Amino acid sequence: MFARAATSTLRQTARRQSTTAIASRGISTSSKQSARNLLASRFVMAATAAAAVTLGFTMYKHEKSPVLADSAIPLHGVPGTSKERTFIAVKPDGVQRGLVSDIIGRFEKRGYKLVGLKLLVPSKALANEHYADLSSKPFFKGLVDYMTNGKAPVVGMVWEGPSVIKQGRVMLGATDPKAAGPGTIRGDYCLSIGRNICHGSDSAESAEKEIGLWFGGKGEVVDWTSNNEEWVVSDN
Ligand SMILES: Nc1ncnc2c1ncn2[C@@H]1O[C@H](COP(=O)(O)OP(=O)(O)OP(=O)(O)O)[C@@H](O)[C@H]1O
Repeated sequence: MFARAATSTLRQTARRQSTTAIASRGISTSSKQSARNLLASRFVMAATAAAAVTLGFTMYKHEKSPVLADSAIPLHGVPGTSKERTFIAVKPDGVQRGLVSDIIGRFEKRGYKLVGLKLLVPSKALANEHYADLSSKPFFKGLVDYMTNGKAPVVGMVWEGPSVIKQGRVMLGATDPKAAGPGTIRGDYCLSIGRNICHGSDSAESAEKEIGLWFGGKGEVVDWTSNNEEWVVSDN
């Protein structure tokens, strides 16, 4: 709109100037021709100015845009590269026990990049789909109830970095906390398999499915550049 207004103003000025030129020189054929030439050259100048204004305005808008979301890479990242992504969740027991910041802090301190974060009480449909492969297990109903009953929400996250799917699982520790080593999240904070406070995708296929399930609205996963990247990810 801004560019269109600028073009129109410049065009009107060019027309006014050429009209003045015609009037002052008398209306002969040659002066009509030169007026036409003048008009054409002014029009080219106006068009160039309008294009420059449009480009400048577009660059300004881009510079001010706060979110660069998923433009270049898929939502679920690129497995096997530094753009690999995984879905990590703090389950209701982890939220209730105030362990969200510790879990986020471990991934941040390791050097992984947070590219998606949300707090929600998942619907039954979402929890059923998330745990679809366990639907025949005797604990399935209790698991879905505990995830969805709203006594505490779930924190869903997408983390990005080299080998983040495998290393995310290592950082979480064994599913059954009784088998989880010290230094892992479950080994440090949990005692029981039904209250193991966190979830992490177990493969690239699961990460793709889960990120798509929990995230996916426009701009919910943000592709951003960390200033630390060269200090964290390099083979020199
Ligand atoms: N025997 C069990 N009794 C009760 N709950 C269980 C049992 N086995 C698994 N669960 C619950 O189901 C979740 C999913 O189990 P799964 O076998 O997929 O392990 P996981 O992939 O390590 O866990 P998660 O998917 O939560 O990361 C477990 O995290 C746990 O909360």
